[in-house]
Amino acid sequence: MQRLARDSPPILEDLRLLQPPIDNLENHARTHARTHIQPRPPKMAPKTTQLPTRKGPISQLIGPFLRLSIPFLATAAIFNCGKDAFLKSTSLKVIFVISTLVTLEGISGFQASVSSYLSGCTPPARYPHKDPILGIDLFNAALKALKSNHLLDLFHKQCQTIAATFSYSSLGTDAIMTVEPENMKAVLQTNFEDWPIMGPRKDALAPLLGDGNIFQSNGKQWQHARAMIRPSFVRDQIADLSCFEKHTKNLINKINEEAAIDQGEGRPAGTVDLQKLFFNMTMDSSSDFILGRSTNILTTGCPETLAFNDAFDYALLVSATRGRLGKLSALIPDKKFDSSVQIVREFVAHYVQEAIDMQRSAKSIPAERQYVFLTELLKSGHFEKEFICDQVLGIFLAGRDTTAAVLATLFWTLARRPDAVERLRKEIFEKCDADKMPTWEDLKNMTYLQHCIKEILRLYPPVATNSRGALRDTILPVGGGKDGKSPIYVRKGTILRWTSYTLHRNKELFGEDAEEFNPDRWNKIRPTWEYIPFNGGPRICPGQQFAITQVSLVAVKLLRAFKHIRARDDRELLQRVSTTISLPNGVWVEMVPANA
Ligand code: HEM
Repeated sequence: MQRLARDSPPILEDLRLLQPPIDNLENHARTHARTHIQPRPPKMAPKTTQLPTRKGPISQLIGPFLRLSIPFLATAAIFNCGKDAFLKSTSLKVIFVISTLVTLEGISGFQASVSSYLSGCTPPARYPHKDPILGIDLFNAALKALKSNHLLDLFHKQCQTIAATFSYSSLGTDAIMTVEPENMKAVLQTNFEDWPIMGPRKDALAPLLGDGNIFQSNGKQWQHARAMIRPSFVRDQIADLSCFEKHTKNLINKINEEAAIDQGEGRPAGTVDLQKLFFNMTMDSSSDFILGRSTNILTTGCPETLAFNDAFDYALLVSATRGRLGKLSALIPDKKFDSSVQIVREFVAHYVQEAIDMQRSAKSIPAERQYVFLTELLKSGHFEKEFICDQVLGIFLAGRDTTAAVLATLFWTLARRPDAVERLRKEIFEKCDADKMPTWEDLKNMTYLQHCIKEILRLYPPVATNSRGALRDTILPVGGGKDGKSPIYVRKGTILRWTSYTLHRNKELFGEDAEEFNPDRWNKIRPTWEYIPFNGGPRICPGQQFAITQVSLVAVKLLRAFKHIRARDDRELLQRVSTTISLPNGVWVEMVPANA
């Protein structure tokens, strides 16, 4: 039997991250915060270096034993037919091969059940498949929901009607869905090393982001990428808001410009789609921050940068779809995808080469600002061009769409909550001079604003669903048995999926109004693994402070410049799930200037 899960040694550089994934913006408020999240009975992940001594229910052996015995009997029956009959009959040969394969799988399943029994584990609830082997029924249902932008609702419903943890077949691969905080802690922190990035996501993003990318890699390769990237997120850079300020000004100008033009698509006059502008703005600010030169899509964007933007969007969309459909989808030729990947990688490679040359000749990149992420990366002394390109593209992926998604959902919500807009404007005018650019401290001290952002990250986490794979046989602390409280034995190769969208809406944890936007709940609650918009453990998002600062600054500037934000449609908020979420209906609003 494979070694069971064990306590993962922390990666030294990330020791301080091995706490629950809280953000630091309001630590001072936290010290006296009271939680109304009812702590569950303190059931910790089993100490995985030592097996639990108690045994699990013996009934779990019956099913696997029957599944093993049927093909075994079929194989034995074929043997009994005699050598001549076997050699003559093609169908007997086919049945023999199939039954042997099923028997081998049955042996492995039975072995796992014995290990589960001996380690005191109980299997979780099972998805009621019509096709229990490949799980095509569930695959089709997920595909349909993905197309109609209801995938998160589907996962939510499944977790509510089946169980908070259930097993299923993902096109023939064993898979588990869980929304249990204790399991999240085990996967992302306690047993981190048992749960690397695995499965379709890894393969699907490789052509665009490269193999050495931080999002794709595991083990030493990931540690290397992480060690290189982490020092670049220094406090000085987070506090240097001038880069975002410029792009936020461009955004405000663009909003006024677009409001004056008829946008078509049946939009009432004066309507602006904020989502589209947020995505353009975060591309401008990301390129500025990462490469030292902005794509300036909101202002003067040239054909080359516009082509990069479009190619990046397309390549990402296809990668995300391939990640969901599995390996086979990558075999379907898509010339537009190939050329998009080429455009994106060549664009970035140009700037990386330039930066390497500059660094070698001890010159600095001709940037508009002093802090450039690429320069900081090269300070690690690592000049391997492809590897640097991989990391740069990873930061584009991480930084652009996530921040734009938070802004889109925040402003979609504010457009329907004039009370929140009023409170936010009051706080902003109280805490920061109108003619002064807010500092990092000013933003941090705007408690209501920070609570609104936390609430949006709770209701609409940009990385709404995620996965890992079991590197070896291991144990999840909860989810087994009828009450879902027993540990679960997980076989090597099993894919584990979770959805923060559902995790964050648990009424037991967040109260009866869990589905509602209520920023004031953050005065009282102090969740840990129940709230993981940035994940947790050694792979926690290194850009979280950076992202929150950027979102805060954009919100402050917009709420100063516009006194009312009015919704211009009454369509429901749908979420398109790609690598991050976006709103297929956009954010149609009327922005009323403060001086109007
Ligand atoms: C609100 C905005 C953001 C959210 C919600 C967010 C969320 C996340 C999540 C959930 C992960 C974990 C992914 C996984 O392990 O599967 C992650 C990883 C990461 N994020 Fe963010 N992120 C945000 C913004 C940013 C920004 C602005 C940057 C950089 C500019 C960034 C850089 C990264 C990097 C480099 C990783 C990979 C970490 C690793 O694997 O070690 N993120 N982010």
